[in-house]
Amino acid sequence: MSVEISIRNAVKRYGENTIIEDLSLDVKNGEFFTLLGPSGCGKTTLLRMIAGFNTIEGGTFKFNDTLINIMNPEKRNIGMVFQNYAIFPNMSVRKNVEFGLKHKKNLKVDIKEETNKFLKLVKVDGYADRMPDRLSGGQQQRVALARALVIKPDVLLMDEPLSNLDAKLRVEMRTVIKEIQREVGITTIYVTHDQEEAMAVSDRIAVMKDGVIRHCSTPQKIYQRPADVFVATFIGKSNLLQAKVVKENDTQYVEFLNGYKVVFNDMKDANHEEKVTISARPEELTVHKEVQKDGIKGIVKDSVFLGLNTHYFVDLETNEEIEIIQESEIGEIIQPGSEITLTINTKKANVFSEDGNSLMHGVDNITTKEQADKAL
Ligand SMILES: Nc1ncnc2c1ncn2[C@@H]1O[C@H](COP(=O)(O)OP(=O)(O)OP(=O)(O)O)[C@@H](O)[C@H]1O
Repeated sequence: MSVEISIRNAVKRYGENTIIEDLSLDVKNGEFFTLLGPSGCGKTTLLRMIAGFNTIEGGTFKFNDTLINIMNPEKRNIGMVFQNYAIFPNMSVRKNVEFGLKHKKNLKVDIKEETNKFLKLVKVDGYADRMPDRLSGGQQQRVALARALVIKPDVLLMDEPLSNLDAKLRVEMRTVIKEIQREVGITTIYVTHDQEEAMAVSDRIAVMKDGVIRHCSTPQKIYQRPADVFVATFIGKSNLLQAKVVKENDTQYVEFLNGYKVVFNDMKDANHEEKVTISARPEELTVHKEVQKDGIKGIVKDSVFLGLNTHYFVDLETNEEIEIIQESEIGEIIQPGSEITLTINTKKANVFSEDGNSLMHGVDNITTKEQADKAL
């Protein structure tokens, strides 16, 4: 049986150091939920609190209505997969998967039948009698996944399970993990510092920094309407441009350093002359070969043709440097040294106040079960 997880006002300290101050979060039953953030932000710490390997200094952790704060890890009925393959090197694939079942009391199942079912699920049934040293990294992680799932855990916790694999295998394995999680329907918390991986697998992502959830929402909403400048730059690539708010004749403009003015229809009301930061992803900017009156002028420093798209690195007249991605056209690459004009897609780019918080409408923070029920 899968459960929902509820965390309220969590606190974690290591000695004098407070790692997590006051963190609250619900994870829905069956959801694929990802903790994403830079190294040291507290992802693993939080995961280990849920697993029972870390003490909890404050707040409540519940699986459905059961308080688990001081429950032993074995009693929490959790399946875990770590980055370094946690499978036993001296046991065959089959024995590895059987191991969990044999050590699980009160699970009245046919061990052989159940093991076969999970070997098949993760597609390692063809190597059931092989020893782990004769498996590839991806196959080893499949075995680790089967071993975690065969005991029918209530929750699956995964800590950077793909980080020892090469780039191509990572992409392949994240699809495998997502498919199997869907098929089994188990509540899953996944830790990664790889934003693309997080977007590919998750129903919802919590972006963390310094023990705080800065934005928790669906991958699409986090990418398109990030809650603050940190989230905008951590998820995908964002160019940051300085500007100010100008109010003229009942219209609110954003004026860039060179005087280029645009209107953001989805922007909240701000103060005249207020300083703002615009974050624009490389695909949210357009390069014009002809020098135009409206826009920001710049000189192309480098053009990198990558097939479908061409990346332009541009020095702007505002002394800012940016990267633009444009769909490649036949014979149309703009050469380094060329003068261009840049315009901005105001439907997609975001505006942030001086303290870094979003000034856009439509920023969703979905941390409670009620919000998640409505949004997912
Ligand atoms: N056992 C410990 N004792 C003291 N400090 C610790 C301990 N474990 C972690 N920390 C500290 O807690 C903070 C959060 O660490 P944590 O491992 O949770 O980060 P993370 O986001 O998972 O990073 P990474 O992606 O590098 O694993 C770090 O500053 C780390 O140094």
